[in-house]
Amino acid sequence: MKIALIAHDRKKEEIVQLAMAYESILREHELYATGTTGLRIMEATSLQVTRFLSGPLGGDQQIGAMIARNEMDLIIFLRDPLTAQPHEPDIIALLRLCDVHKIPFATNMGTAEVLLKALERGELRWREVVRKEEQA
Ligand SMILES: O=C(CO)COP(=O)(O)O
Repeated sequence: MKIALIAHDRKKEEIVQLAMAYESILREHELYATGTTGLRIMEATSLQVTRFLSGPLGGDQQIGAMIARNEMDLIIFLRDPLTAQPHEPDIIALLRLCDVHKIPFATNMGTAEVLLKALERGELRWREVVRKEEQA
């Protein structure tokens, strides 16, 4: 499964804590992240993460391009709901594409944990089926 990890600045510490707590589960998957988030996760864990550009420079759109091609299976995006972001349109576009392609999307720690536990139990395998069918 391909998983994207993204966090706004005031949520970076939380995503690092999440990656550390669920490192053994995440290790089994292909991980992607926006630039700074990916760096912080790799510094704190031994996870390998493919990093895109930083969010404000287009990283959300790069992940969005994978979603549009139906190449991404799960997104954890710890958004900061209290700070205006210069690239708000990119963030909305990412959310919209996830809804278009029915991609599981967590925007806070509570949902992120539910999704990671479902992933561990193999309950998200339907994504692999959908992806293979669409690529056939
Ligand atoms: O801004 C972001 C997502 O919208 C995150 O980007 P960084 O991981 O590069 O900080």
